[in-house]
Amino acid sequence: MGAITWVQILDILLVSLLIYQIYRLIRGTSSQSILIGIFVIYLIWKVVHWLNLTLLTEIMSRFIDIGFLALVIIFQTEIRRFLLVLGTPGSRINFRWLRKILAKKSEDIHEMMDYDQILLACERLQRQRNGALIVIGRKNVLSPYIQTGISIDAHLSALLIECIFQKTSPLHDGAVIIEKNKITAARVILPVSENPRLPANFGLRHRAAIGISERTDAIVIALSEETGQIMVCHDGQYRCDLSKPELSKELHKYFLF
Ligand SMILES: Nc1ncnc2c1ncn2[C@@H]1O[C@H](COP(=O)(O)OP(=O)(O)OP(=O)(O)O)[C@@H](O)[C@H]1O
Repeated sequence: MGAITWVQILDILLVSLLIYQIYRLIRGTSSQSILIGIFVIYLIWKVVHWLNLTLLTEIMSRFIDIGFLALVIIFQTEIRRFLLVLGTPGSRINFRWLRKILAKKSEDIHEMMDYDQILLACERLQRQRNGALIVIGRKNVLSPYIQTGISIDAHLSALLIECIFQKTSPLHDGAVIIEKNKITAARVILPVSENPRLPANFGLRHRAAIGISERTDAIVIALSEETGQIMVCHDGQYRCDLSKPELSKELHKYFLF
């Protein structure tokens, strides 16, 4: 056996990086369990092959042959997400060096976002015991989701968010999307998270908040009508029962590199 070359080391590093990024994309979703299941089938196939069980090897080989096509079908959402992430400048794929280069651009977005209006709206809605679902876009394109609701294009204001989420408002059902200091849509239907590990008491609002954060780099605020608690989601992760200072801190944390 020859010595390991630099090219082989580079190959191993690139494959490791790819596996890590795939893991980050599917972490906490039902796809994680599916991928583990596929890996187990692959291991069984290897063992069966090694034991020379001809018939079983033949049957399993048929499955493995169509495996790639099956993977594309099973993981079509994740593949779309991966391509979306890849095609978006400064996206959530964790190339920190690239993020540093793009940091200036991110700070521009940070400056443009008027957090106080969002914080104020949350505070008032919480006091009134109204629910809310607010998606704050970053770099990923949110237009496919905007299309499910009513397109707005209004300057970001606490009063407007408050009005939208009044129970009597025809726009209160669904989510509001905020992009670059503008409210771009209301009544938006979000994809619901399929993460089987979410607490059983999470209703659709909370699952939708986590769902959109799994698919995009948006920061999502869910205000519970039932408990008045504020939850913030990012990257499929969530923090519950935040106070106003904690919410403020979270927003600043995510919008700064
Ligand atoms: N997929 C979705 N996309 C956008 N908004 C949604 C979605 N599903 C539910 N909602 C919004 O969440 C509201 C409350 O839903 P639900 O009671 O199931 O959620 P919840 O998580 O229990 O929240 P709450 O604690 O406020 O009751 C709905 O009336 C609707 O406005």
